[in-house]
Amino acid sequence: MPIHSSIGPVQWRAVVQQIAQLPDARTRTLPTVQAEGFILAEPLLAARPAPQFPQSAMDGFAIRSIDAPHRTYRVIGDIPAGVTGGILTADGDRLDLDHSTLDEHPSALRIMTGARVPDGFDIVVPVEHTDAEQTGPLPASITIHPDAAAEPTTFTPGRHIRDIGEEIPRGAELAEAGRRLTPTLIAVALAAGTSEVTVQEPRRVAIIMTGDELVSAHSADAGDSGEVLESNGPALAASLRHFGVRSSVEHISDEPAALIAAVARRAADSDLIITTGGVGSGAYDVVKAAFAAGTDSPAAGASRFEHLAMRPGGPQGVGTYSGVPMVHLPGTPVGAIVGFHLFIRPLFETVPSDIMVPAEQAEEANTGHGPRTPRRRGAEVKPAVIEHREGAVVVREVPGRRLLPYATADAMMVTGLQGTDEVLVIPLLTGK
Ligand SMILES: Nc1nc2c(c(=O)[nH]1)N[C@H]1C(S)=C(S)[C@@H](COP(=O)(O)OP(=O)(O)OC[C@H]3O[C@@H](n4cnc5c(N)ncnc54)[C@H](O)[C@@H]3O)O[C@H]1N2
Ligand code: MOO
Repeated sequence: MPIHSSIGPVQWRAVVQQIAQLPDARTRTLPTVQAEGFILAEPLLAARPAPQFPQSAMDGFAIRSIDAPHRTYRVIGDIPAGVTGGILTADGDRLDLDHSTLDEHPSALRIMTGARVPDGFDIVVPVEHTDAEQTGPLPASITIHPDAAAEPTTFTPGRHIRDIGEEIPRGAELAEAGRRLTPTLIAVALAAGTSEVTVQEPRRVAIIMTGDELVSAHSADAGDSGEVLESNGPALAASLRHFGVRSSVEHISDEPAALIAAVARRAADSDLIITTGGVGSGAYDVVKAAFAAGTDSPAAGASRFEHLAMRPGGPQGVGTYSGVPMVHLPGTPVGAIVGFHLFIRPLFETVPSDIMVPAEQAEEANTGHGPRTPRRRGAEVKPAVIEHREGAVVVREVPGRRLLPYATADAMMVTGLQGTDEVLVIPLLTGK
């Protein structure tokens, strides 16, 4: 009986997406400062423009372009950043600008980076382009250095002034719905006055690991008489966190009845159930025994299983239990991680990340040459980073890395993936 099907990862992804449909995420509104890691349910918009007022981009002196190209200005006041409406005299008193007297002499105001540029003033000359000291009392006058004055841009209206909304226009879309709120995005939102965000309620995923041989690295039982140190559950939970998902991890014994009981319990409050292990070709493959068609299990036929034309991550399954989708990943840690990226991750991505790249594109991007002949039938999977640069997808293979299992006979550790992180993506180097 042929064990390996000819179905490839691209087709399998379509099968998984069709069977494992997640319910629409509920939404809630949160203060922006508490929203790190949540997924935007609506586009993130700028509540205010940034800057909110014409703002000096330099420490220096504000002048009026109608006085230019004078080189010498009397200094009539001081504007420290953050003093509301504040122009101060040399004595520290409040100064009301009288625009009629301004016309009598070319006048300048000392101004700090970030301060509001008063009406009528439209150029800032950096302090180092003048004869003024950088610190100390307000000078009575300043003279612009000849070489700076000879530079035409020095006197261009708007020079060294950030206009209202120049960095972020009011109402600008800062991020589209589906993006994860990163620390940077939180900073941008707050800078644009957006103090609340509408996010998805985190999806809940139950991860169920099978394998009687598994023991935790913390366990005193971690010996050499057949115990295997388990790593899939925490790795999958951590991967899911990057998609705003909350997950539980549980390890059950290799009894179909125990597995079905665990799935039934978790189905009550989960949007998706992931199992690992027990999908191979062996005599004790518990996930298949519980859910494959043609057995006498009470849940027989709940899931479909295939051994994909792909390595690693060949054996895969998908189904539903009580209407809750289940994805069955292989037990080998590298197969589980590859299966996660190719088949589970797209279920949570409202903004697709093109993790499958046509062979030609991936090869060309990696080497500058056309595709090479695949060494083996079916798809081969390699770790890589995908970047989007100026509209083009750039694939960069993680240098010197292979997924080790198939570099060395039948090892199966995830060594070779360390050093990559959640940007790890897996292009398919052959087009199946
Ligand atoms: N006769 C054949 N045997 C196998 C085939 C095949 O085509 N014919 N395929 C191989 C491939 S490829 C894979 S992948 C595995 C899939 O097996 P299972 O999904 O049933 O995985 P298990 O047997 O449960 O475990 C495999 C291996 O991984 C270890 N493991 C399992 N869970 C964890 C965990 N949570 N953390 C760390 N390590 C884990 C487990 O102890 C086993 O050593 O089948 C091949 N066999
Ligand atoms: O498909 Mo398995 O994950 O290659 O070892």
